[in-house]
This record gives sequence, C-alpha cells and structure tokens, in this order.
Amino acid sequence: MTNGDTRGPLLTAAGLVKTHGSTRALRGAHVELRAGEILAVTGASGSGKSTLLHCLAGIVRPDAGSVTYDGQRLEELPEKRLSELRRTEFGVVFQFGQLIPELTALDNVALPLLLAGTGRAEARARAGEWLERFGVRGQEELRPGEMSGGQAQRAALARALVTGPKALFADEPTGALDSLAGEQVMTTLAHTARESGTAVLLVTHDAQVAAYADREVRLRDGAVTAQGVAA
Ligand SMILES: Nc1ncnc2c1ncn2[C@@H]1O[C@H](COP(=O)(O)OP(=O)(O)OP(=O)(O)O)[C@@H](O)[C@H]1O
Repeated sequence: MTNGDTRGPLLTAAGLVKTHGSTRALRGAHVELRAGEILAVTGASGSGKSTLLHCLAGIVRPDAGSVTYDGQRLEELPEKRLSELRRTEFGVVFQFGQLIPELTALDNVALPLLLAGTGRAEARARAGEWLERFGVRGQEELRPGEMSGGQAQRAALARALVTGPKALFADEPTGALDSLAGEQVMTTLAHTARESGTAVLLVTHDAQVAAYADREVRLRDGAVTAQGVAA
C-alpha cells in the first residue's frame, strides 16, 4: 500500500497510447503521480494533456500501455470496480466545475457523500464544513447560476474533495476565471490538498498556475518531453 508520507508512486502511467479517430493524442506517454504531491501537466493546446488526465483518472481506457493505481492495473478492472474506485478514491474538477445546476451549493457538495451511503443530515453538515473551508460562506443555498465563477469553482473543489480522495484530477481548474479569482482558487486547492495529503494532477497551460505544483511534466505531441521541479 502507498501512503502519503513516503511519496511513493500512487499512479503510474507507462507507454500510454490513445487515438481519437485519426488523431494520435498520446504516443507512449510515461508519467508518475506520487502520493501527496501536486504535479502540473503542461504543454501546448492539443499536446494530449486532457487525454492523459482522462486515462489516469480511469475515465478513458488507453489503446495501449498501462495505468497502475496502488498496485491495480486500471485497464484490467471491470467497469463496475473502476467506477467504484473513481467514486471513492478519485476526485475530478474541470474548467467549468460541472456542478449540477438544479441543486444548491450545499446539495452539490453533499451529493458524493449521499452516493457513498452517508446519512442526509451528516452529509449536509460535512458539506457545510467543506464549503466554509473553501470560503463559500453564506452562499450554501445558492444555485451555481447565482454564484460568481470563482465561488462556483470553489464549491466544485469542495465537492471533489469532500469524500477524502487519494487523488484529485484538475483540468484547467482556473481556466474560466479572472486572474485574482484563479489565484484564490489555486491557493485554496494547494493548501487543502497538502493538508489532506491528496495528490493532485493539475492540467494547465498557465505558468502561474503550474507554479503551485511540486513538479511539472511537459507534453509535446502526446509524449512527455521534460520533467522537473516547477518554478
Ligand atoms: N474526443 C475526441 N475526439 C476527437 N479528437 C479528440 C478528442 N479528444 C481529443 N482529441 C484530439 O486529440 C488531441 C489531444 O487533445 P487533448 O484535449 O488531450 O489536448 P490538450 O493538450 O488537453 O489540449 P487543450 O489544451 O487545447 O485542451 C487534439 O488534437 C484533439 O483535437
């Protein structure tokens, strides 16, 4: 078993190949996400960043290569086990947080807990604590359309982290925000991930966002060209 203190590999991708139609999005990418680290994946538009994130998060199955999470090969898991793993061990947040528009912020954050079997009162209480932690105070009963972009993105992060995942997959989490809101979201994300020991795979084309990471891997034409410590 991996644990947050050793910084051993939590997820390892080896030789990933993924083709969309005639486009080869990944051509033999290797990457390792260590327990508890924040890893930035950078590269030009179309270099394969999102496809890499989708493969590592078990959302997309690669055509070739392997993704190993905590000793398990994701491509060998049956769909049911893979979706359970995604629900219990992984959190995801995208550029537009994908909150459910009909639900309040509080109910959005409580939802993963309810799906995991937590009782309604406890789920709502814990969701409220997470919203507070993310600085979304007094907005618990607002629906996503009634919140600012930054507030909605903080609520989306609270929802992604409320179940205590081992890994968070964040694809351009500040891409739709102005720079101040983006900085606030990144500060909270980095602080919370470090406090809870959650590893973060952070896809971004923005050097200021990548600077929040411990390490950076750069993709070019579907393969990793450089790995190192972020500036
Ligand atoms: N579902 C899809 N169908 C067809 N082509 C796709 C699909 N998803 C990605 N691609 C193509 O695969 C390549 C890699 O895309 P990907 O989204 O992984 O790159 P990216 O680095 O995340 O790009 P961006 O920064 O623009 O989001 C691109 O050429 C893209 O057009």
